[in-house]
Amino acid sequence: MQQNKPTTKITVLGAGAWGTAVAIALAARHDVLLWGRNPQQMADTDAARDNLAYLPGHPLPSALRVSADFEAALAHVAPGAAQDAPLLILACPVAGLRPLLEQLRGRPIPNVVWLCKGFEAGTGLLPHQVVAQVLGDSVPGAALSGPSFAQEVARGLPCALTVASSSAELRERVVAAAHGDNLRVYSHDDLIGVEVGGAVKNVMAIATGAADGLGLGLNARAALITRGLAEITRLGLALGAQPGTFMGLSGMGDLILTCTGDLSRNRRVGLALAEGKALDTIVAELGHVAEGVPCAKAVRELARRMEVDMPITEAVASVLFDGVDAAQMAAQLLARDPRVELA
Ligand SMILES: NC(=O)c1ccc[n+]([C@@H]2O[C@H](COP(=O)([O-])OP(=O)(O)OC[C@H]3O[C@@H](n4cnc5c(N)ncnc54)[C@H](O)[C@@H]3O)[C@@H](O)[C@H]2O)c1
Ligand SMILES: O=P(O)(O)OC[C@H](O)CO
Repeated sequence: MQQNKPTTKITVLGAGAWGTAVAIALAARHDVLLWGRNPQQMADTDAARDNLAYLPGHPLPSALRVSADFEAALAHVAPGAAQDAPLLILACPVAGLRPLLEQLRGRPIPNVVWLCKGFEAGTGLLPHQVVAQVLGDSVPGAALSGPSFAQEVARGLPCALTVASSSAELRERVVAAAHGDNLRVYSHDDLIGVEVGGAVKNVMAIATGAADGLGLGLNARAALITRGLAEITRLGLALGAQPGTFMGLSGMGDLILTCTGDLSRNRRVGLALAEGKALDTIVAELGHVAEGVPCAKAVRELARRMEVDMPITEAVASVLFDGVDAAQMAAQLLARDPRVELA
C-alpha cells in the first residue's frame, strides 16, 4: 500500500503530447501547472479541458492549472523551503531547449528536470550539456527518460522511467515526487548513458519503421534492434557512459518500445519513408516532433568526428538527407562485410 506523500509544486514548461501527459499523471498527486507558449492553444485547452492540438481525447484533471503566462508559471514554482522544494519540468523538443533555457537564465528557479531526447543540432550537445552551457553548473538538473508513450501515461497505464542526475539529492527528490500510482521511477547516476540511449533509439526506430514498411520481416526487425543497441552502446561508451546503462529502461527498454510500437512518431517516419513519401510531407503530416530526424544528422556528424562506427545511423541519415531511397538503404546495410558480433 502506498503512503500519503507530501504535495510538490510542479510547473511543466511545454504543452505538447509529452508535457501534457506528464502533467496529467502528476496532477493526481501534486499541485501542477502546465504552461504552453501559444496563448490561443492554451485557452482552447483550458476551455475544453483537453489538449486538442497535441493530446486529444485525454481529459485534464480538474486540479491541473493551464496557462500561457510565463511569469505565473515561474511564480508557481518560486524556490521555497528545502523540504517542499518545487520542480520545474522542461517538456519541449531538443530544438526548443536552448531558447527555453535562455528565458530562464538569471531568474530564481528551482531544480530543473528535462524530458527531451536527442542531441542538439549544430552543436552535437546532449541536453545536460546545453543546460550547463546556458544555466551554468550551479543549478542541479536531471533527465527523465525511458519507454513512455504519452497516450498511455495520460491514461494512467503502467510505465517505468529512469531519472538521471549527478546529484543524488535531486534523484531522490524526483523519485519521491514522481514515483507512485502506475508510474515507477528508477534512478541512475549515468546522465550521459541515459541521454544517449533516449536520443539514438529514435534513429533506430526510423530504421525499423522503414524495414517494416518495406516488408523485410520480423527477423530483419530483430536484427536492426539488436545491432542498433550495439551502435548506441558504442557511441555511449565513446562519450563516457557506463555500459550497463544500455541494458536498462532508457536503453534497451526505450529502443524496443519505439522500434516496435506504432504509437511512435519516429517509427511512423520510417514507415512513411518506405512508402516513398518526401521528408517535408512526412514531418508536416505528423504534426509533432520526430526527434530521430535532426538526431540522425547530429549523430552522424558526431560519430564521424569521433570515429565511431554507426552504419545504421549513416544509412538512416542518407535516406533522410541525401536522397537515398529506403530499399537502397537496406541493400547497403546488407552488403556490409561480415564482422565479429561483439566487437
Ligand atoms: N510524446 C511522447 O510520447 C514522448 C515520450 C517521452 C519523451 N518525449 C520527448 O519529449 C519531447 C517533447 O515531445 P512531445 O511529444 O511533447 O512533442 P510535441 O511535438 O507533441 O510537442 C512539442 C511541444 O513543444 C513546444 N515547444 C517547442 N519549442 C518550444 C520552446 N522553445 N519553448 C516552449 N515550448 C516549445 C511546442 O509548442 C509543442 O507544444 C521530445 O524530445 C520527445 O522525444 C516524448
Ligand atoms: O513517439 P516517439 O517516437 O517520439 O517516441 C516517444 C517516446 O520517446 C517513447 O519512449
